[in-house]
Amino acid sequence: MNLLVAAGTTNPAKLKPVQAVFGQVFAGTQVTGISVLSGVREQPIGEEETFLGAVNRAQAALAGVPGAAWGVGLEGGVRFDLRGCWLFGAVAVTDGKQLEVGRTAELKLPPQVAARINAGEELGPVMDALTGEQNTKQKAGTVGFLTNGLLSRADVWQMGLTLALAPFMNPEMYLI
Ligand SMILES: O=P(O)(O)OP(=O)(O)OP(=O)(O)OC[C@H]1O[C@@H](n2cnc3c(O)ncnc32)[C@H](O)[C@@H]1O
Repeated sequence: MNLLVAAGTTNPAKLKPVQAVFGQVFAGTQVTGISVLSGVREQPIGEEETFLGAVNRAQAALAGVPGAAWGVGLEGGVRFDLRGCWLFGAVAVTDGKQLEVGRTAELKLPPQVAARINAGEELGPVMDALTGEQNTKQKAGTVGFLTNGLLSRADVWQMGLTLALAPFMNPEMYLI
């Protein structure tokens, strides 16, 4: 029987990396995307809120998909520091007994985008307006646009999710 992974999203830019990573770790993985409440704002700001969204999504996904062995939550967020405004993703993975988190690398957002987020706008629509494209968050994303296509949003999630899975792949190394 296939191993069922529940991902708390229906966004293809997130489902693709979940399938790619779990498919490599466990042969025969099947990923089901489910729309869940993140419990945080549409545009989370700061690490705390973004990680909370990822954890809520992972737990809600596992609970919401009958027969699922794993729940995965991916939450996009931004954070501000003295050097600028940064786009990153928080990752949470649970097997129902243990919950682990990880995060993606981050990308500096242009000052004009940062100012609009600071004023309360959501990154997705802001980037759509700037690029003249629709629904970029479900495609190559801000990452794809600002790296001239060298990296996509899915690529970045893939690495963050792989890192989050390390404690599950080598449990003996993480014994206290
Ligand atoms: O369908 P869900 O899973 O909610 O996916 P999402 O892309 O709408 O939601 P996220 O939680 O990942 O991201 C929060 C917001 O950040 C924005 N965002 C994050 N990464 C982005 C990207 O690469 N390109 C465009 N917008 C992005 C977007 O506006 C999201 O509503």
